[in-house]
Amino acid sequence: MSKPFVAVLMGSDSDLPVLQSTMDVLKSLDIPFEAKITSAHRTPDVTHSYVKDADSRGCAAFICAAGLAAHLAGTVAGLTLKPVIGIPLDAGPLQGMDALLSTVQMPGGIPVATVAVGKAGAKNAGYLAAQILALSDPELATRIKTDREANAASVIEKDAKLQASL
Ligand SMILES: Nc1c(C(=O)O)ncn1[C@@H]1O[C@H](COP(=O)(O)O)[C@@H](O)[C@H]1O
Repeated sequence: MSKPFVAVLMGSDSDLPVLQSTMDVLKSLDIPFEAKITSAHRTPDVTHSYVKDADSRGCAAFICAAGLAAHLAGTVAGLTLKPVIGIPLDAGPLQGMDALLSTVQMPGGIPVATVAVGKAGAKNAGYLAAQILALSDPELATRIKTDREANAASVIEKDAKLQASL
């Protein structure tokens, strides 16, 4: 059986710079992933067939990012039983509030695990997908633990510098 992978979907190429944070996390934890530009609004048939196909090929979790009327994550969630993580993006005058509400306010029975708006959310989407995969991959769980320890060490080091400068 092929290794489970994460599918990273975005509504437009204009979302790509923010999604780089998601892909950086997945790469750093050595998680196989695919990335695709597809829109529930503009390319509904492509979105539908990609999700069905990825699902059948071993996709373990979908990450969906979109701005404005962000229906991509909800649409994907309706097409698969795999966990769907939604990243609302700031792509217009409402600064992501539109995307946040349209991603998070899913009707009962079709959940989208919604992370924060923008870059921090994009980063956490990668970590959340990693933690989902780590449920059945102890080596990945160890890599996540090491990453957290490095994160903590960096905060402690910054504090030590602050204390030394006072
Ligand atoms: N919200 C959606 C969907 C969707 O939900 O299917 N498809 C594209 N978009 C979003 O429209 C914004 C502007 O897109 P353009 O920059 O291409 O005009 C992007 O943030 C995209 O995610």
